[in-house]
Amino acid sequence: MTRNDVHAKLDALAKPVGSLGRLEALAVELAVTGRSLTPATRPRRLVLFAADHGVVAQGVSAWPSAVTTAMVETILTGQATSAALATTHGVDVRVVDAGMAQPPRRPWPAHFNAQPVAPGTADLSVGPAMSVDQFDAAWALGAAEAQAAVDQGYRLLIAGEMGIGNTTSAACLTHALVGIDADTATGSGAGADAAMRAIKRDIVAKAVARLEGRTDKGALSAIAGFEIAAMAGFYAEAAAQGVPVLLDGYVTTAAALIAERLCPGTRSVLIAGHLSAESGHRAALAQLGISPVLEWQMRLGEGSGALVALPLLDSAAALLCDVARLADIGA
Ligand SMILES: Cc1cc2ncn([C@H]3O[C@H](COP(=O)(O)O)[C@@H](O)[C@H]3O)c2cc1C
Ligand SMILES: O=C(O)c1cccnc1
Repeated sequence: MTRNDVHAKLDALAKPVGSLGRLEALAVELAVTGRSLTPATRPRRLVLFAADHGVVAQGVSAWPSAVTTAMVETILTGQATSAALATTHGVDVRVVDAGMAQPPRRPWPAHFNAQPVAPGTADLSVGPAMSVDQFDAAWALGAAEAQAAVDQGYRLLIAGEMGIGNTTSAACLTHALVGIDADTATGSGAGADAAMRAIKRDIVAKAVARLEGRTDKGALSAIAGFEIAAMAGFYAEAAAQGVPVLLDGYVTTAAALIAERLCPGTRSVLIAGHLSAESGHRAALAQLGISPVLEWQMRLGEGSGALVALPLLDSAAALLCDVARLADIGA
């Protein structure tokens, strides 16, 4: 099934040709990524991957690592932004501890999967964030989540993340894999001020310089996070299964860049939910060859941008699945 097939179907519907503007372009994306002229967006699942980052010790985030655990507890009780949006849009949620410094308080609900690779990464500013074995373990965790979701019949997948300090890792990965300069790759994350952002930029520049241009798995392990490696495995497995994935912001896109680097073709199932306010996101999406549905200056993470874009995907699916053909209405 080609893009032309989808355009032909859209042009034959009971409406003037092109009258649904960008919704038609989105319908094409959805049909192509889902490899169907009647794509489904239900049932859908958000898997939130959480982990901590040793580099937080360098003062790269406005928040302490304890906030990762506090937010995971809030997600688990359904009161975080991601959880509220998921509920209102009929999205099933799972939360995965890929390597938090502190586990959430018990009791743990059934939708929480605790398989921490380690209690946070090592500080990427002084050495590798993780070993290749740890990268593989995190990747496998994410891949297993995608496989389980597909086995349970989910037709659209979203990965979200929670991890104080993870925009530093995302900036390193984008600097290394897209080639944009360290300054553009480095954003304010969850509210870093100018002085903090300058520290962060210098750490990003030095960590990537140490790789000497390498972007193999060992090099990427040195600058990744456990939740990011897990999301990379999640995306690669979703691609292997041919299930569409709605990307969130800068951090999830960094994971998609890893997946595309290590499993070329992963991008064929990716749809970009939104353009993050993080300055490197535009170039990262361009490298993957995808354009965002929304440009709303969001910069939260947790899958929030994907969840806000999701109703537009539902609209695109309804168009392809439920609208009559002009030839059939006697017009
Ligand atoms: C209360 C709160 C809720 C969040 N939800 C997502 N993030 C987002 O911010 C973090 C990354 O930003 P940085 O690299 O600057 O630490 C990640 O946890 C990301 O998911 C949050 C951050 C905070 C503070
Ligand atoms: O775009 C993102 O993914 C993002 C931005 C700021 C903080 N956390 C995530």
